[in-house]
Amino acid sequence: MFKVLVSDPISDLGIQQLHDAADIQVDKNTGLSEDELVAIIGDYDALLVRSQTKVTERIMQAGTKLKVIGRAGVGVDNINLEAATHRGIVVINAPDGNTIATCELTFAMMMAVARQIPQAYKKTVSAEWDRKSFVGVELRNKVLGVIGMGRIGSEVAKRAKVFGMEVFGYDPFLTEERAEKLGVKLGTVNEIAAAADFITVHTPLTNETRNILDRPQFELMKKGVRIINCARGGIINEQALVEAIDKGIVAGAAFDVFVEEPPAADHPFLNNPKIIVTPHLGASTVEAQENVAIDVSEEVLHILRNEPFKNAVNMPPVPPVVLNKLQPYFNLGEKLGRFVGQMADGPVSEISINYAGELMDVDTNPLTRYVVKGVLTNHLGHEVNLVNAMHQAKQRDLNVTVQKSSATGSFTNLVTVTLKSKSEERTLAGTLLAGYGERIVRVGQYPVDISPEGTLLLISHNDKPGIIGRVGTLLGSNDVNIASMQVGRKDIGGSAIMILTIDKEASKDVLDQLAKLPEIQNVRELTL
Ligand SMILES: NC(=O)C1=CN([C@@H]2O[C@H](COP(=O)(O)OP(=O)(O)OC[C@H]3O[C@@H](n4cnc5c(N)ncnc54)[C@H](O)[C@@H]3O)[C@@H](O)[C@H]2O)C=CC1
Ligand SMILES: O=C(O)C(=O)COP(=O)(O)O
Repeated sequence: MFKVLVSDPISDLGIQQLHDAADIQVDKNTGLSEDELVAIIGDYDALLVRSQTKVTERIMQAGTKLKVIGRAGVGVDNINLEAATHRGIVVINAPDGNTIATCELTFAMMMAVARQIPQAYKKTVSAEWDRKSFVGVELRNKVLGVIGMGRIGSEVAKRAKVFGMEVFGYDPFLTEERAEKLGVKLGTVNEIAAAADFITVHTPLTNETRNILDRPQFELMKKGVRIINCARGGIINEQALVEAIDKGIVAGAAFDVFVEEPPAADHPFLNNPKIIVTPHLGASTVEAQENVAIDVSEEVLHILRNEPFKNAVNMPPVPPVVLNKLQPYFNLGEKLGRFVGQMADGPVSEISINYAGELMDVDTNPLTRYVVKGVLTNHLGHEVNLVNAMHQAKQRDLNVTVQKSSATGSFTNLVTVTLKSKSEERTLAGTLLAGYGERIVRVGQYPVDISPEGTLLLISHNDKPGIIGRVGTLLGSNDVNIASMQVGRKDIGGSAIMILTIDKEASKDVLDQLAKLPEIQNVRELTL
């Protein structure tokens, strides 16, 4: 039974599939402090949040069973991603479900600021009939600057076109073709600042976007410009905005988000008649909340049940075409890593991987994660997973290098993994054989043909008559059954290896007895 903690108000209808799942127990406990969360999180396999819960390193440290943190929404700035990656906790979000809700709020804010609806409402309900103070501006024929042309920014741009606005967009990933398709002119932040009558931001908050609109940009702006932020507090410098209003540059602003949420009672936005504010309502529609909760619940179920999931925030996405080509190799990659990892004696400084044949022209990065995970599993057990494998390698100064080549011998594909340490190199090669699945085809310098399954004995010996019989007799007399056996040698009478698949693990005592047999150099038991 997996336990899921929902620590922010998330749509019950959206998480119904979690309630319905026989292997899931859902507890809803919202509004908890960090200390309160730390006290209970140790019981849970998954944590579901929106933007209120700050998922700190302390919480993750206490969440020893945590496998996944699900964010029912887009922004994950309330989750310490580095700490999650370090601990191998998958962080997923639900990026698509609230796009329209936030886009529509942005539009509502733009119109509200153009016509001063909240200010007019306030006077009217206090029985003041003031028509003079609220002469607004139209959107038609105005220039809208959109900084951040992702999901929400693009939807805002589309709607602005219908309102007869001219749209300038800035986004490092906005291509000319896409801009043209959307009817958007490309511009830099400063060009947008100088040209726009309305500016709206739709980026995440990053080191680059923090204060992307600051004093120098406000100085460039046309008098009467209106500013909207329904993305993240801090993208626009709050103090600089207030100054620009005081200077008569900015005619009005609409903010749904703040550097600190909720803003302090003396926050300069709260009593400024030119600034309208809402309490982070972008995603707060019935539809969006259901959508994001459904999306995040599905993914959480997949992750808990060890099923393939789409994209994690702390793992690079794998495009479907790449996934289709690579998926059959994942098991081989991990098994090769586990096998070669158990062959190494000293501390390893490099994992060198060569992908050959069919794998030459594929983005093999996702497969590399499996290999590295396999190598590290021997030492780190469940602490390593696909999320943190590369991170764990880096932390241990373990260099991962990848080469591609066309040389596969007689195979159509070949994955060769070499572990290098100061004193030795261990190499293993495997292939995916049509109709036979994964095979290990080379151990060190010896050609072999082994299915990478179960428990194996890897025995280095001198190629002398009678040695195989002695090994068989010793194992048999200790009740260890041999399921299959392979011998690899380069030259008759030279050094050789024997690889046995055994039905149960051999005891330390049996391994010691094997090592003492004449002509045997080394005995290793491997578990795959
Ligand atoms: N107010 C609210 O309740 C909500 C706020 N949001 C916030 O809205 C923002 C946008 O969300 P989406 O459109 O779904 O995200 P998205 O990821 O689809 O779009 C963000 C865009 O920003 C661009 N970007 C990144 N750095 C940039 C830079 N330095 N300059 C210009 N563009 C840059 C990216 O290339 C991307 O295209 C996020 O911060 C999200 O957290 C989202 C939903 C609800
Ligand atoms: O999805 C986002 O990025 C949001 O900002 C929405 O936040 P919320 O889920 O409403 O707390």
